[in-house]
Amino acid sequence: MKPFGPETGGTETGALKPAGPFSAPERAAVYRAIHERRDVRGQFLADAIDEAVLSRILRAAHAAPSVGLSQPWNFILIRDDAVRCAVRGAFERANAEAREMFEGDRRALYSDLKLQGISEAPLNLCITCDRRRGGPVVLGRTHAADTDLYSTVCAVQNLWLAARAEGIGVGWVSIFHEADLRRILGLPDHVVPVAYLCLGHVRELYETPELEIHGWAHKHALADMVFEDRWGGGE
Ligand SMILES: Cc1cc2c(cc1C)N(C[C@H](O)[C@H](O)[C@H](O)COP(=O)(O)O)c1[nH]c(=O)[nH]c(=O)c1N2
Repeated sequence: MKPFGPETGGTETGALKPAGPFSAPERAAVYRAIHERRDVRGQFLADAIDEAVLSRILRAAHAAPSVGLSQPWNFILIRDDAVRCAVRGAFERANAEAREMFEGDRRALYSDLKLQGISEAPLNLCITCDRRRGGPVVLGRTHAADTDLYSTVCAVQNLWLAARAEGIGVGWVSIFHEADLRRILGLPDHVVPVAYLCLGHVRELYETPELEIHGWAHKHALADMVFEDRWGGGE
C-alpha cells in the first residue's frame, strides 16, 4: 500500500448526513483528548511510531479546515540523525540567545526549563505552509493574508489531539531562527516552517502544563477571557 493513502470518506455526492450530538462516551473521548493533551518535552519512549498510527494522525491533520480549501500544509517527516542533529544545534543557538532576553530570577528559571525533545523523540515533524498554494487569489484570503498560516495551525492542532488519542506525545519547538530551519530542511522561500514537532509514544503525561508546574506561567480563568459584544465586556 502506498504510504499515507488512499483517502477514505467524502462521497462527493453533496448529500447531507445526520449531524446530531455524539453519544455521551464519544463526547467524553473528544473532551478527554482536548483536556489531556500536553506539550511533551521529556517523556518520550524510544519505540518507533507504527506507520498505521502515523498515517491516522497525519490524516487527522490533513482533515483540518483551510482557507478556500487551499490545504497549504506539507508534513516533513524527519528521522535522519544528521538532520535532527543540525536542528538541535539550531535550537541550542537560539535558546542561548533566548535565555539572555530574560532578567534575574526569570533567566535562572528559564535555564532550568526543558524546552525540546528533538534528540529523544523517535520522530520529528515539520509542518510547513506553502504561501503560494491555491494560486494568486484564494477565496477567504483576499483580505486576510495570514489565513493560510492559521489554516496550517489548525492542522497542527488536529494532529496534536489525534496523537493524544493514540498515546503519542507531541512537543512544539519554536526556539529557532527561521533561516536555520529553512536551510537545514531545504525550504523554498515561499514555504514557511510553521511548526517543528517532536513525536513519540508516552506512558505518562503531566496533569497540568509544565510551565505552570515550574512556576513560569499560570492558566487564566475562562471567565476572564470572555467578553460580551466588544473588547473588555462593554463597560
Ligand atoms: C506556537 C507554539 C510554540 C511553542 C509551544 C506551543 C505553541 C502553541 N510550546 C508549548 C507550550 O509551552 C505549551 O503548549 C503551554 O505551556 C501549555 O502547555 P500544554 O500544551 O497545555 O501542556 C513550546 N514548548 C516548549 O517547550 N518549547 C517551545 O519552543 C514551544 N513553542
